[in-house]
Amino acid sequence: MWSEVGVRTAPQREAPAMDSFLKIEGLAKAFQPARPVFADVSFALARGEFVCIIGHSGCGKTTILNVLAGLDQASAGHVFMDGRELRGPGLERGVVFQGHALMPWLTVRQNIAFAVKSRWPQWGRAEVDAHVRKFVALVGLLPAIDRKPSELSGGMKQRVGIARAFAIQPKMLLLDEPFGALDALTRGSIQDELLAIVRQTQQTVFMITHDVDEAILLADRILLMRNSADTPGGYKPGGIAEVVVNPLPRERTRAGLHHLDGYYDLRNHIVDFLVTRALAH
Ligand SMILES: Nc1ncnc2c1ncn2[C@@H]1O[C@H](COP(=O)(O)OP(=O)(O)OP(=O)(O)O)[C@@H](O)[C@H]1O
Repeated sequence: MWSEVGVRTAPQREAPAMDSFLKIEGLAKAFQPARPVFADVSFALARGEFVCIIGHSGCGKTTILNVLAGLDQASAGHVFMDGRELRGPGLERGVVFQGHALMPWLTVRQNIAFAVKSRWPQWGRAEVDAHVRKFVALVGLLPAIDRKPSELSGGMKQRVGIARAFAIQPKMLLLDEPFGALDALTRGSIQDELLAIVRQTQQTVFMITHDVDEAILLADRILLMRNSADTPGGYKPGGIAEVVVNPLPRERTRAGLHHLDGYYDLRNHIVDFLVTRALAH
């Protein structure tokens, strides 16, 4: 069923897209027996698709992303990429966390070069360095390329993490609130850069955000996730409540977003979910 803003309103098990590059089936995670944080989570990403997931704190977004990254194991369910079941981490998936995760004893250049050398062990030094510089330039950090993480601001460290993830040109980018620590100006310009690279490279992206406008700008589809809850009928695990298809033109820009037909309907729909439905069952 579709509403007037192009929103699929019934809770659903997503039918896999035509070209299901990433397929998640019946995922559940329980840290305590009989009280899974979420259960029966199924969705698929097409190749080149940008999907954001939005939900309140604690609903399990990071846990899902960690499972997709191969850094955590689900209690039930399966994840397939390119038709193969994922087990453990791999260089075909690039991850950017909230807390940047850089090696503190290495400079910006060395942190990124380390990842690039792991990805292309046959590359010579000059080739690695040229590649590293390209991605450091992309996030505007060339002047800081030989600094260590302790000499960078939080936002700068986050940009290094983003450059590192892009530099290995993964088949799939997994982003956990990658812009959360950035000031509004930097955030805006990196969102633009991300969008440009993703469009250019047909990159497939799964991203967690708390920012509704960010999701509307970047995502082709937005997964709305509800929290687990104790109800009069018993414990209910969290899960994907709804999959919202972004009806706005793909060439949208940050500056023009608010003027597009359908923007406010879409925004109100998502905010309404967060306010009235995400925590209720
Ligand atoms: N290692 C763990 N042991 C026990 N409980 C955990 C563990 N990791 C996460 N949890 C719990 O699982 C739930 C989901 O956590 P998760 O970090 O995935 O949520 P989230 O939706 O990403 O939240 P946020 O938006 O605050 O980052 C939370 O209630 C959290 O307390």
